[in-house]
Amino acid sequence: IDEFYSSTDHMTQLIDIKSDLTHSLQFYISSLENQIDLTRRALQDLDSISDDTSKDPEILISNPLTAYKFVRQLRNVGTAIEKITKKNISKDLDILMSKTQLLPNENNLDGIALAIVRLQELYRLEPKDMTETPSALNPDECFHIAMIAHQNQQFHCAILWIQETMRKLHDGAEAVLTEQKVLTLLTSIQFQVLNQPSALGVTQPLLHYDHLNWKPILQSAYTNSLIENIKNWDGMQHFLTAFDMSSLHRTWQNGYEALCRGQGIKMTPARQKNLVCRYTTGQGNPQLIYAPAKEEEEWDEPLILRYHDFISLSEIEVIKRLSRPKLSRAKVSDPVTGKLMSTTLRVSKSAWLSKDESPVVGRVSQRIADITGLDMDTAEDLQVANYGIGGQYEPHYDSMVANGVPFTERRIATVLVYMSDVEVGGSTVFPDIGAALQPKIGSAVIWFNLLKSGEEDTRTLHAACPVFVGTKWVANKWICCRGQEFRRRDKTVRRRIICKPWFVVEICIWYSVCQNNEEETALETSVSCI
Ligand SMILES: O=C(O)CCC(=O)C(=O)O
Ligand SMILES: [Fe+2]
Repeated sequence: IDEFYSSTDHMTQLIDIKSDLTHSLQFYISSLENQIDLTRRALQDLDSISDDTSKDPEILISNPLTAYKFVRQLRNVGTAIEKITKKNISKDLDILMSKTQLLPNENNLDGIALAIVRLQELYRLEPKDMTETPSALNPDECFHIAMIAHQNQQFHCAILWIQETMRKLHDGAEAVLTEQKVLTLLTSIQFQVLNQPSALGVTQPLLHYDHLNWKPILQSAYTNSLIENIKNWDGMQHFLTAFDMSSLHRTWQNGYEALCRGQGIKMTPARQKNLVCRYTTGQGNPQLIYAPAKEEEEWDEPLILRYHDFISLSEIEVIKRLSRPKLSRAKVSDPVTGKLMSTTLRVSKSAWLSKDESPVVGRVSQRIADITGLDMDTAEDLQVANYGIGGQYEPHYDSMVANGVPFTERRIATVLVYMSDVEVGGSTVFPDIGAALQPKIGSAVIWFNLLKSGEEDTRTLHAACPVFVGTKWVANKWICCRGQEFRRRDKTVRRRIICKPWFVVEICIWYSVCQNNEEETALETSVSCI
């Protein structure tokens, strides 16, 4: 695994890696100690020989017994040294090296720092809300987060973390970090964000540091405007306190972010009253007659339904177990090239499970077919996702990439199965309609992505909010348009769509969605269920 942070499941493996590494290090230390002991003993043996013989070599050689003893002792020392050199501790070192390879790299640390920034933006948190005990961060750690925030153009957060760094330094916390580094970063933020002369006073202290390459910057047109009264560390602190943070908040995502915080839900009490719960047998589906599904209308326009106890805890465990070895960083389609790529838009790891992999996966697919009446033959495999630290999926459509290009295989409906509760955060939100769905273990939600015209229903724009506390597992089943047009009794009877109870209206969208189908006209005339 080279990326731990994008899946909490993979993060937990670090605990095993840590204890494994502890053992390897301890083993290597005792090997080294053993080597040192042996080496020391060889030296002592050697010393004890030379003491007896150094005075008069002639005596030693002339007496065959002492000569024998001398040679024998030297020989013994030789054997001991041979033993030391033969004992290959480089093998232990190799083992240690291979264990070290498993440790997280710099990217992981940066990934987590970015997750912290994201959570902070979204849930409007101050660094001090996050860094008090037990997880107190030191000035160097605070500064690293500031740098990552800056690299990701999150200037507001960067400034907050610089403030936090300075607060800690001011309180006397030890740090490797230098004042000059903080100033350099802050200067860069100044130039990028404010772009106004009055903000440049903060660069003044940098004049003391000759070797920095700040000169070209300072020599720019801004130089003349440096404010005299901010010349030092204290001045900078004053500047930061007076800084208008609100100007730096990102606004383009407000709808999404607010919903993630539980604000801006657009359901009215009058509409809410009309939302019902019911037991459904999928209009007499034999599979559901004895165990009807618990169906709840979560949203009316567009219709979003939730099925409670859709999947059992033991089924969830099987699905998680099957996916674990396959989890890899989830990707999204590049709007320009259409190629799949990994991006911070989607921070999770996912795995695909086919029906044949386990009866459980097949059962889940069949259950979806029973409840929805839709054809699963053309549906995609089950996509299992485990979110990482601050794991999220920014607003998107399931059947189209960001620039409005539809997927080749249109996804008529999405079934999203929640395989965990999430303590804080992690809801699925629909910014356009102001809906927020809470993950509830074992439940599944379903909505249609396409309109009658076959176009994306833009109201289904949705996002997975960053997980703040807890872990989030979901499974997606995307049902394709292709195949649904053939839902009819049999080939001889005039084409009929079998209407299932709750999507009486929605089901009729198929004839137009599947426009390339030769039977389109026939289907259109047979839509009697509207
Ligand atoms: O995890 C969620 O809440 C939504 C996931 C999602 O929208 C997706 O994977 O396409
Ligand atoms: Fe989605």
